[in-house]
Amino acid sequence: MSSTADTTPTLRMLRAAQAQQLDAELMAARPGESAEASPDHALSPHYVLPQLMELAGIACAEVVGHCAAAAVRGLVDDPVDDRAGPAVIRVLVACGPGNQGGDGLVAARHLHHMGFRPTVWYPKPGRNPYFQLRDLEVPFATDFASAYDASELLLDTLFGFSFSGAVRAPFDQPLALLRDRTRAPRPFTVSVDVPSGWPVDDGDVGPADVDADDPRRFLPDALLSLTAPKPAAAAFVAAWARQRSRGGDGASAQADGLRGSHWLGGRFLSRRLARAYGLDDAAASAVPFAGASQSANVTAWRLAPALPASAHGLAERAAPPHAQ
Ligand SMILES: NC(=O)C1=CN([C@@H]2O[C@H](COP(=O)(O)OP(=O)(O)OC[C@H]3O[C@@H](n4cnc5c(N)ncnc54)[C@H](OP(=O)(O)O)[C@@H]3O)[C@@H](O)[C@H]2O)[C@@H](O)CC1
Repeated sequence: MSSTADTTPTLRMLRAAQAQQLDAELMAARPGESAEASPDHALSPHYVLPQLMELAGIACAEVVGHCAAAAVRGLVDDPVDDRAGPAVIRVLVACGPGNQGGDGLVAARHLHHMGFRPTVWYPKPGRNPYFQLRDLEVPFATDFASAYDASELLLDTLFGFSFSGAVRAPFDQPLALLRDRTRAPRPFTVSVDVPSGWPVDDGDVGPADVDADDPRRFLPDALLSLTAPKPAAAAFVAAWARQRSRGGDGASAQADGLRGSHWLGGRFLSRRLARAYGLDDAAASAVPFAGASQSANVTAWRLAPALPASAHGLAERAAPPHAQ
């Protein structure tokens, strides 16, 4: 919470278990419970997953739109003709096997309608937006590396707040490539919730020279947090602060304006739910979203640590006895 001397607005973070619990409460069920069995059933806003995914996906597309001009300027030597519009921008949308991958599919649909040229890498197809993309004739790539090299921008929707452990195939190869491509020129990269492969609950930026296998070698250019930042967002912010103090990576000044930018999306929360998760200190005093916008640039916002699990009864809420 801001002190009287310091008016920097603050966003409270959520750890992975809290984010999963909140996700379930939005949809009227606790992890491992049917909706009807949940004591929160009566109070729940009863969202259904496709609604939340639609809001998350349009926020992803909006942030890509904000970053796109900077992405192109950062990759070419000559000034880009702004009149060319989004049709010149090829966006690779990398979709993982979980709900975050679904956000990516929705984003790809919006990007198509916004006039961009999305290509989707989705090695484990299964969710409905996949068929919508097929209907729109959005191309699907089978080889991640060549699609990456052919793109101006990457939307990383591989893994979100439920990622854990060492990455498994077939996602190990793209993450290895992202770790290897640490410098421009490379596609301007927007990650969602967590830079894919990073530990979700670790806010530590790591050593100054992370070794070749450390997932934190992959440093996206922008991060979009959904609902609330996770501790990995604090590591992302700190990694960019360190990058800037080293003097950047030689990319153009225009692109640098959005490199290291942090965004918030996911306009789902009521005051009641925000309060239950300790998010109301920021939400009550300064809502970052403007008008109809589904995303907000929160780069200048301070990130406050997540509440301890014992606060607001979250320990019991996050782990009902039968779900151990
Ligand atoms: N309220 C909100 O904020 C909303 C958030 N939303 C979005 O949902 C995201 C969270 O979605 P999520 O819970 O489905 O998890 P996510 O991170 O996409 O991946 C899980 C998948 O990854 C797999 N997997 C895990 N570890 C792995 C490994 N090491 N190597 C390989 N695979 C691994 C795992 O496989 P499993 O372990 O189950 O076999 C499972 O298939 C969240 O970040 C946000 O983007 C919106 O859609 C809705 C509203």
